[in-house]
Amino acid sequence: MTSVVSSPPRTIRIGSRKSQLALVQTYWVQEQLQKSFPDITFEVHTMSTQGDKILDVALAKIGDKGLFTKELELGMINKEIDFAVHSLKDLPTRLPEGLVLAAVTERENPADALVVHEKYKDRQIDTLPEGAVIGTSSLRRLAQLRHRFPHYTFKDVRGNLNTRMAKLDAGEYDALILAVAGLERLGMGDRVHQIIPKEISLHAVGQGALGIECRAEDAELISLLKAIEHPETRDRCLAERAFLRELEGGCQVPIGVNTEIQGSILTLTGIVASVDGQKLVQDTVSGETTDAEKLGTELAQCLRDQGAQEILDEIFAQIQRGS
Ligand SMILES: NCc1[nH]cc(CCC(=O)O)c1CC(=O)O
Repeated sequence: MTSVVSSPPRTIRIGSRKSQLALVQTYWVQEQLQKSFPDITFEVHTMSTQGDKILDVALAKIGDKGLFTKELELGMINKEIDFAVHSLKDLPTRLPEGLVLAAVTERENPADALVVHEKYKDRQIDTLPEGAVIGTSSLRRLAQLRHRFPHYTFKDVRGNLNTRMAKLDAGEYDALILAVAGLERLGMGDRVHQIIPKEISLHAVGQGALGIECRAEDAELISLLKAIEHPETRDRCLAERAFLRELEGGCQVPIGVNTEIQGSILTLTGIVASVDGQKLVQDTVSGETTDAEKLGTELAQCLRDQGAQEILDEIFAQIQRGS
């Protein structure tokens, strides 16, 4: 007698940081997967990461590579969780052995937003008063904005979105630069005062998209995750990540990007800037979306030829000196 025994439906454990933004993103992924696969159970497991614990040190000083992802990655390697949901921009471009970027979901607006104190509600990024105090914790935003607006004062800002908003509203800052996507996802879209145009500042690699990381050997899960992948976002982000991977040397660097897809053609623009905003190199490449990663590498090489390496070497040297 033959009996057909199907294996019991699997329970899949999703790892997430505990921050409000991370949870909103993770529950969204859980819901999408649950809709596509009603017979599978998807459970959320939260973990604190190093980045959630060190809230008082400037991120630019400690370098933020892997700060928000390491504990989740260990969880996957130890099989405590099956996959992790990340803001793709926080996921290092090189993953630990045995883990892969299995899917990239549809991107929100990847741009940065200007958020202002009440008293500047009639101003824009280019019309704030001389000396206006602008809060940002990213070298990329700092370098590009300093280049354009050397007459503003830039000040580091840390903490979660609510903390940062409270500091702004209390008058500690005149304006903040934050990702549009994070504000939207946390229901604070009404605080987006101006979307920073790409002519003023390019966004971070992977900004606005979610990246799902899992064990490379888990073919069954990887095929499920394809259900929530957004191919256009994936191609754009693969090009952006290849560009960054080719240029970075182990720490947070002022690198910005912009990508567009028209038909089968992907256009990638990248910028490398010095922290003081004095030196800037920018260029654009285009090609087939199927060559996304090749385009990223090619653009990195182009910018190197135009002096990007010297800019980056100077930043690495400064970090080594601890300044
Ligand atoms: N580094 C922190 C971080 N990681 C992801 C987002 C926002 C959402 C996103 O960019 O996908 C933010 C906040 C910000 O940069 O304002």
